[in-house]
Parts: sequence; C-alpha cells; structure tokens
Amino acid sequence: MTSKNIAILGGGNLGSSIAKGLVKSGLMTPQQITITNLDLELIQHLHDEDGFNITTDNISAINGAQIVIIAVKPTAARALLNQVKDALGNGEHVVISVISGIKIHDLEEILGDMPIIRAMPNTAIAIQESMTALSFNEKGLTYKQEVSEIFNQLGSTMVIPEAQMPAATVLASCGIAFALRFLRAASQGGIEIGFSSKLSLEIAAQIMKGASKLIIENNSHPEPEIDKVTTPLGVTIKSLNKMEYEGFSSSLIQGVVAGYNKILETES
Ligand SMILES: NC(=O)C1=CN([C@@H]2O[C@H](COP(=O)(O)OP(=O)(O)OC[C@H]3O[C@@H](n4cnc5c(N)ncnc54)[C@H](O)[C@@H]3O)[C@@H](O)[C@H]2O)C=CC1
Ligand SMILES: O=C(O)[C@@H]1CCC=N1
Repeated sequence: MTSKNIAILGGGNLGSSIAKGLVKSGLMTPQQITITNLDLELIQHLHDEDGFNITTDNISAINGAQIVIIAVKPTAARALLNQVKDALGNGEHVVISVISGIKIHDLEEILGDMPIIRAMPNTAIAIQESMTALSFNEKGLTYKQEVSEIFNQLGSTMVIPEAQMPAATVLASCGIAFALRFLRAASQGGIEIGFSSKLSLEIAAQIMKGASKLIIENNSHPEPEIDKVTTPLGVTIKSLNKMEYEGFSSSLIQGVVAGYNKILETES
C-alpha cells in the first residue's frame, strides 16, 4: 500500500484501466486516485461505480497528488502539458507519461527539468496483467524503484532504453489487440466446425491462457511446445501447414513491422 496520491489526467481507456488496476492490486484505495477528463460525464461512472475522485480541473488534481499520470491522446498532449506545466514545476511531483510517440525530451521541453518517466502499458493493466515498458530521465531515475514497484503490481515490467520505446509500444501495447484478433479468428473457426459462439470464444480464450502459461511458467519457447502437439501424419500439423501457407506467421510479423514503421514516423 502506498501513501501517495495519484492524479490521472485524461481518464479514457488506458487511464481508467490503470486506476482500476491500482485498486485491484491493493496498492491504493479509490480515494487516493483522482481522474480528470474534459467531459465529466465520460468518467462519472468511475466515481459512481468505483469510488474514484473525478474532476474536470487538472490543476486541482495535480495539487492533491504526488504522482501525476498523463494519459491523453497524443493530439491532446501539447495543450494539456502547457496548461499544467506551472502546477508541476514546484518540485513536488513525478510525471509518468503513457502518451505514445512523445519522447521524454519533448516532455522536458515543456515541463522543464523534473522527474519524468515514460511508461508503455497495455489495457490488461486493469486486471494486473500488463506488460509495461518503462524509461526514465535522469531525475526520474531517483524514482526507479518506487515506480517499478507500482507497475510490478500491475503485471510484468521491463526497464528499457527510450530508443526501444517504439518497439515496446507495438509489441507490448498494441500486441493485446493482435492477440485478441487471433482469439476472435480462432473462435470464428470454432463456430464453423460446430461450436456455439459462446463456447467457441470460451475455448479460444482458455487455449490462449494455457499457451501463455506454458511459456511463462515453464520458461519455454513455442517450438518445443508445438512439437509436443504435432502428431506425425496428424491433425495439428495439417492445420498449421495450411495456416502458414495462408501467411499466418508472416502476416503477424509484417503487421508488427508496419506498426513499428508507423510509430517511427512520429518518434525518431
Ligand atoms: N489504449 C491503449 O491501449 C493504450 C494507449 N496508450 C496511450 O495512452 C494515451 C491515452 O489513450 P486512450 O486511453 O486509449 O485514449 P482515450 O481517448 O480513451 O482517453 C483520453 C481521454 O483524455 C481526455 N482528455 C483530452 N484532453 C484532456 C485534457 N486537457 N484534460 C483532461 N482530459 C482530457 C479525453 O476526453 C479522453 O477521454 C494515448 O496517448 C495512447 O497513445 C498507451 C498504451 C496503450
Ligand atoms: O494505437 C495506438 O496508437 C496506441 C499506442 C499503443 C496502443 N494504442
């Protein structure tokens, strides 16, 4: 349990997921977290259902917090940063930015020389299963242990050089969507061979969970695990070879690289 208060500026998909994960982990109470949005209606449910403090006033949220998470879309970032820079300049705050494509140097240009951490989580942070990448500026390094401990409660954490942040954004953050597309496609195949939509989805979700746990808990690699499933002359290899013929692995790899090239257009 931390005694610090957190302000989450821009409570949308990711900001609200982080807030929920912090409470679910037992690290904080909802009363320690203030979530802001320009439109209060969008976050009213976070107060009514989960007990978080909510406001449209970014400055008052910052004044009541020691850790400030900035979670607006990249297009809204500059206006927000300019609005809050004075409130953040009193030496009492640590800023954690989850904005994709905006570098620490760009944040420092607006906010000045203060502790800044870039974090790239994914939406599974709401259930403490994120894969979160962290990069620190020099002053932020003072908080490396504290911030790493927060994100460790919310899944797995990797500290990386900022130059790897675009790659982490694609693989670790967008990757949740890629995995969900696999899940959806597998369940659609399941419907075609006779399962109800509900059962097919349940099967697909459980096989993904099982496959992930085999790798994580056994510290294993996919190929030896796949070898255990592929009976000679059997069904699995028939399906796999057809999938590969249709471009399964290649399309995933190309998709990851396309996302990486896209983010490099803004962050280089
Ligand atoms: N959604 C995801 O899975 C991930 C998102 N990110 C990054 O996190 C950031 C947020 O993404 P989402 O949560 O998906 O966006 P979102 O659009 O769901 O949430 C952002 C919220 O900020 C509010 N907002 C805009 N300007 C504001 C201001 N000046 N003051 C207060 N609130 C303001 C908007 O009304 C919106 O509800 C983006 O920069 C995105 O690139 C990073 C990793 C994963
Ligand atoms: O799609 C996006 O641009 C952001 C970056 C990571 C997840 N969502």
